[in-house]
Amino acid sequence: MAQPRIGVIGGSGLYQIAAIEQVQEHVVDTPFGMPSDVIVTGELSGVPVAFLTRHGRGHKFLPSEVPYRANIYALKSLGVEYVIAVSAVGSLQEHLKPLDMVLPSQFIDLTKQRAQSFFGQGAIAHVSLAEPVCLALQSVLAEAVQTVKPADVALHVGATYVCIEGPQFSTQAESHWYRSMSADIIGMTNMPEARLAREAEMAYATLALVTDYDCWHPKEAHVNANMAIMNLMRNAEQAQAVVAKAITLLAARWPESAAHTALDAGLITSPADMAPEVRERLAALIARRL
Ligand SMILES: CSC[C@H]1O[C@H](OP(=O)(O)O)[C@H](O)[C@@H]1O
Ligand SMILES: Nc1ncnc2[nH]cnc12
Repeated sequence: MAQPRIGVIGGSGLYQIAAIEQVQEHVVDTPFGMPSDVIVTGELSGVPVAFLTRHGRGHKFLPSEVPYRANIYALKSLGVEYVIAVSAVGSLQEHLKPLDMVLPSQFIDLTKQRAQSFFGQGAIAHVSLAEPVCLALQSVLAEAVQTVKPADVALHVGATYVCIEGPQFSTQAESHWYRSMSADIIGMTNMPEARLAREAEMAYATLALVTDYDCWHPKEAHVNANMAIMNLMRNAEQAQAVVAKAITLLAARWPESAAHTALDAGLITSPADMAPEVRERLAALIARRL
């Protein structure tokens, strides 16, 4: 089978994609440790694809414990160029209702204790995150959602996702504060995932499934994990259908993405000046220039 150019990271409630055929499981070790689980490769509508569950099968990693660097590095080393990230999110705005689908374009990163970069220790890069989401990939996702969604599910394109450390949900004061900073949805995982995907020159876009109103809403119940998972389960099948459609659309176009050359303007240390062990550590990321 050809290398998978498309990778899907499944979040809470999405631990597999049932329609993947010719499944193979890969245990991928990386210089940044083991990913959350095996990487499943196979074909979806005839297109090679890789799937990884972000929290592991059986949901075993807290958002702070997810090995984000290993996950992104492992997908990169299998040949992935486009990452579709599926995530459960809370809504910080009245019009974003539970069970709606949202395609965020921006992130506010309030995480505190996660490795943020592949670089450092002898290899320096500063990539641009001004547009952290690949808008070409996002527009494919939007088309896929429009094609498969039922009429009562709304699609919202272009929200701001605030990423908190968790694992606890927010206080009401925090929830109101996030609203005041113009955040639209809230989650615990898309950062540093999106940063690392950019450093790895992979196009990244999130399909966010609204599960709750966090705790700011005067009339709605405060979020708890069961509520979020139950609501996610209610549209997990739709999420899989969106992903399947998006994969078909992507494979018909392979859109250009600025993410694919992010290190051209970002990598400062020339590979020739890196120590051999540093070059080896970053091999999958800098292969294009070796
Ligand atoms: C179980 S609700 C909270 C949990 O769900 C989201 O994870 P993911 O983005 O992987 O779907 C949220 O960020 C929290 O980690
Ligand atoms: N309200 C919320 N806060 C943080 N992460 C979430 N994931 C789903 N709902 C959430």
